[in-house]
Amino acid sequence: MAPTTEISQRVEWNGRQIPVYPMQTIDFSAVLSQEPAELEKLLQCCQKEGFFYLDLNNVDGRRFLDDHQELLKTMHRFFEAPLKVKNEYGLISPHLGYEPVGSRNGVLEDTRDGYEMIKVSRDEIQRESPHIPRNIKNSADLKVLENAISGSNIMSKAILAALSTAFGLTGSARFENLHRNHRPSTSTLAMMHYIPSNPAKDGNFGHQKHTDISSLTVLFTEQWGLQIRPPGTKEFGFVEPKKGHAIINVGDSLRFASGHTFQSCIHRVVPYDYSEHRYSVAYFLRAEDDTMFQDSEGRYVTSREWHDEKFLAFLASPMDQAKFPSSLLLGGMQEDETDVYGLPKAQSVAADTARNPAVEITAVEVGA
Ligand SMILES: O=C(O)CCC(=O)C(=O)O
Ligand SMILES: [Fe+2]
Repeated sequence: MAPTTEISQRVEWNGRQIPVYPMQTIDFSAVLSQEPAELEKLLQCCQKEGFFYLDLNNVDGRRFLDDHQELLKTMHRFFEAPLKVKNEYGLISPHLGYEPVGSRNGVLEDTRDGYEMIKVSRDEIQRESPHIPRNIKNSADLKVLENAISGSNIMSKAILAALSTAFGLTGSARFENLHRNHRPSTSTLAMMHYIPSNPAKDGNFGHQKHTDISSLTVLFTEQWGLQIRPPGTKEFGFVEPKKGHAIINVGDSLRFASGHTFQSCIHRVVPYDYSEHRYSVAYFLRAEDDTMFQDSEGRYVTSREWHDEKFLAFLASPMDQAKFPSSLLLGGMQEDETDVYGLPKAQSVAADTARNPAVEITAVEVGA
């Protein structure tokens, strides 16, 4: 298979020619029927790059594309509400609740992030009376959220099973056995709204460089902005959004579970078009809370500990974030060289505290 990180396309962004990294495409129907050639290709994607497109443009996948369109409508309604209503919901636990713009570091030095986010966890949506914001809580909304969560869970579990088979795992050693549906986990659906922002003048900008805490992430986005740094490359490049396809990436836990042989994809988000509002949805399939992993420092940590520790690092100020080992934010992935086309520092950072509120966890969910 030809290496997919060969750069054949570039786009102009922020005054430079930035690569668009090609990615392999995996067919969801072929994964469902466990076709050996597709399984081998999937394994190669996870071992070499850690990301791929999932083609849902078929009889098995189209329902998930429809679900996503319904979810977008619900998201718009939620995000359009006054900040007061959204903050009333607040951040209940790291994987459930609302984070306003500016809760985390931004892409540029001295900036905060440029997105607001609402998370609904898989465990929460199954409760008799789930804790959901009041402006998206009627029975139709709950159904839309449930469909999005269950659909992404089905897609990610099908991929996980295919990977176990391709990796030669049998019985209780299979990856699915660390991700049983009835066990508590931090698996969650994160819905994001990026505000328009300009690197030359705005203090809130993009989504900081990271790897995902998850085992697998199912991402839906119709707009440009996601950038990846594939292993061995010298610079971040864009991922082209493709109609009818989800973008899947490997996260830290599956990297750990694979004996550090799968690549946890380094990525970030920048405003491709400074004047555009951008919407994306990520489902993070995470391991059962008490799953034990060995991280890249050789420490034994549970899935829940890794999640909570990394979440705190995401929220930390740049100064405090620098104190965490880089293996935490990047899941032990190495950047071969610093980004030769690193982003410039924002010229002026607007100290807009209203758009940069501190994150508060309003209540702690036990056993979520
Ligand atoms: O918005 C995106 O495209 C990606 C978001 C992301 O990387 C994340 O939520 O972990
Ligand atoms: Fe991510």
